[in-house]
Amino acid sequence: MTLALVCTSHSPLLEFNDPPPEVRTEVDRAFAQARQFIEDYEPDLVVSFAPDHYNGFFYKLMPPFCIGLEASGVGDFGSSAGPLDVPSALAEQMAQSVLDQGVDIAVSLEMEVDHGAVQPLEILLGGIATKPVIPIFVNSVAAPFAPMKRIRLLGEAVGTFLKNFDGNVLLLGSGGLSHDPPVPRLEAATGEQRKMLLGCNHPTAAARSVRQQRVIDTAKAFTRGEAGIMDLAPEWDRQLLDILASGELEQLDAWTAKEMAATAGNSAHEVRTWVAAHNALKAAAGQYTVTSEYYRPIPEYIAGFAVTTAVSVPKTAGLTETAVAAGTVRA
Ligand SMILES: O=C(O)/C=C/c1cccc(O)c1O
Ligand SMILES: [Fe+2]
Repeated sequence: MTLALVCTSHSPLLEFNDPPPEVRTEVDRAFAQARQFIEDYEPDLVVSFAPDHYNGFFYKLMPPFCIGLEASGVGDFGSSAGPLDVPSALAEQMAQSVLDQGVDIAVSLEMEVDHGAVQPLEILLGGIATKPVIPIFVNSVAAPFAPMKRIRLLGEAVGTFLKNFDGNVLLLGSGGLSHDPPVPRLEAATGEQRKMLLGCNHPTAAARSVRQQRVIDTAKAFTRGEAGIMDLAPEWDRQLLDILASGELEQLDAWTAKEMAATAGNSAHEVRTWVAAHNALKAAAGQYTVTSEYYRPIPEYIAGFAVTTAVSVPKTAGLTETAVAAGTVRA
């Protein structure tokens, strides 16, 4: 067993709202670098920690975590629809192991995943069914939220299970960093939105299209400095990336959901997927080294946008790859 990790922000706006060309080039280069990292690593199994945005998980029954024993993409924002290649028996063993280790987790035989899980698979692996994938949903938009310590322990339990896997495992974390896109929230929901959040009716194509346009319009206004959403928080993002790179993930146990949202936006909770993925790597391997990092706050994507790679090897060297010009490079 060896492990490698790629964590990446996602944004449905990647396909709908371009930043200046030099920024798009940076992002494309960061993705290309991560793709090459994965190609060189040749994973036998992908374990994906990802959020959902009320496309597969709803308040009718909202678990903090869920492992998909079978899963399919819903196709929101033009992302791929259809089945993922989930190794069901292995996913069930993982769920049992995580439960045995004291972390309560749900399972789904019909998990639906949206752009949060699908976009990294498309961009980094060329599609949703090119590799066996175990999808792990981490609730990151629907309050109340699990404490950060539980997120760390979820990652630890998954990593401990993976120690016995015979093959190369790629851990993916998807989302964040700081951002506050207009995802409806229960506390401010209209009657119709409340029904949507509850999952009373699965979103129709028309409803998806209205929601999509709202996000695009908000991103354009945000770029002009006119949207009523929270600013990106590069200092918070920097602090998080530094803690993740240090491996001292216990530091994050003290972060509260309230403070995270107040400082970095309501969808900053998506960084929970990064924390779980990093701690899975740490639990399975003992220690890890971050091998590349790209970061830039990109208003056009409504995201403090980051892409990092890490490997489970002794800390003998610093970065092996150069991050993208004008993005932050860890020395
Ligand atoms: O699903 C939505 O309505 C919004 C999605 C979104 C927008 C910007 C950044 C993200 O991480 C998102 O998930
Ligand atoms: Fe998201």
